[in-house]
Amino acid sequence: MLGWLDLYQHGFVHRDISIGNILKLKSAATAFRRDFSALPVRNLILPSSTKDIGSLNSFPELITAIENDKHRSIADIAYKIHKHAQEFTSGAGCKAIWTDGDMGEGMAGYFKRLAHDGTVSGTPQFMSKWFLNESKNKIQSPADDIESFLWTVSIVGCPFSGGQPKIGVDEGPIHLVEAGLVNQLQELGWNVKFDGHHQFEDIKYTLSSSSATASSPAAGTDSDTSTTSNHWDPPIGILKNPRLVSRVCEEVAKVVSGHAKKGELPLTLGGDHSLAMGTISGTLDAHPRAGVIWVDAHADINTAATTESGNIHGMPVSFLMGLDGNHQAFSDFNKSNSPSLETPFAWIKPVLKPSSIVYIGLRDVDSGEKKILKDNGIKAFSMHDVDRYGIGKVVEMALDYLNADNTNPDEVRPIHLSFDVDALDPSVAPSTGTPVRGGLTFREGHYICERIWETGALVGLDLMEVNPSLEDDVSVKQTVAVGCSLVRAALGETLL
Ligand SMILES: NC(=[NH2+])NCCC[C@H](N)C(=O)O
Repeated sequence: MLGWLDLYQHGFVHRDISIGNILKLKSAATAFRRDFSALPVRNLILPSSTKDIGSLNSFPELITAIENDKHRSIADIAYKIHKHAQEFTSGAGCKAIWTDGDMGEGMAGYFKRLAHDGTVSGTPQFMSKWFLNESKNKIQSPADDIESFLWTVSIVGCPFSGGQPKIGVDEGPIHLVEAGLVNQLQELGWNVKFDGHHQFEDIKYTLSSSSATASSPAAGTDSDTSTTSNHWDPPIGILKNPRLVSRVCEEVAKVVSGHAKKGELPLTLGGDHSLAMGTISGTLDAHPRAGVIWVDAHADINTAATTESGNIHGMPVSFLMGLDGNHQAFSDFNKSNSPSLETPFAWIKPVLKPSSIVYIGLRDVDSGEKKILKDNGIKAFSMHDVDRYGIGKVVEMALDYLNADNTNPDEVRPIHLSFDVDALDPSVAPSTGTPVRGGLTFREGHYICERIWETGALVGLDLMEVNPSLEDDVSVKQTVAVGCSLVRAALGETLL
């Protein structure tokens, strides 16, 4: 921020404040800091010659924008930064420098030019909310630079287990938060938004009341959706709880996209992995160019035609891709038997191209899924690849693959990371519904998260399938702790 302060005091906007543009110095260098003096904004931006002032004044809107409160408060903020810097860093020297000033502009010339072309610049994840939402004909100011320093993570707690039969996975997010995740992220410097876990009870209620006249008799109870089917949500083929899963994911999609569009980073805590239909739909709604890195023991790409279990947590990727096996099953579904029952998943758009996802950690892939992966040419690094190349090379290959498909080669492609805790070996994360031996070590799992954070391209994060009802207390504690530390690693915690 000191670097920013210097730029500002010299009358510059940086216009590309992001994590990748700070170079840390190996050892602190001696730096000379001038006394603080905030020039009135008008002086900063107005060129000295009266001729130029004349031309600038011919843009009355511009003048108003420059002189409004937002811009006056920049001087205040700058002064505060200066004060804090004096307290905390006096004698500490200069520890890092700003690079990539090629988007930077001296404010005078810049304001004049922008009045004509309305160009904005920056790295989307760090750009100000104001820009992301209305980038047309706006003037990028030092206030937008400052906002790039503030990172908000919005925790989307999803206590949901309807995509699989074991109770307890709905307790995952509660345990992760109780273990102190909010505090831990704040300590990493994040502004954390968390207004409690989402309640999906309303969805059950609407579904059950809207189907009150359904002809099939009650087969289960409303409170136990995970093991028995409800009269308001009978299976489609062998797919369990299809309407409930669909509605919950639809809501999650809206919430995730809402956060992402505000420039926040949505962190979804599951819950079972069917929720990724919601999280990835939400991310792609806000960042259509995003690619997905799916870390998991399973491919979760079964369709209604291939699933052997009928558990929808083994299927989310197929819905996101709009694979054929699902269309067939749903068109075969005869609504006329229960006219009051809705057809689920109609809201999901096939937003995920097969070339926009990479898997890491696979080792339990059903035969139907193997065929789907092959037929669609989907990139997957199994545990065999991790053994063969090492995790470092695998993650590089995964990132290169996604970036090769980048439609805008000038920008890093945004990344959504969907991490199923069962990607880790059961000795590392035992409390999960479908553990498979031979998984990622503690370090391999963390390395993936750390490396993705380093790219500066993370725009969405899921941590799924922590089930605190399975195994003994020690295993539960261990799994929850690993879940928290994976999230921290993905959000910037480093070993040194
Ligand atoms: N998210 C998970 N844990 N998925 C496990 C899926 C297991 C199996 N392939 C199935 O479709 O039932």
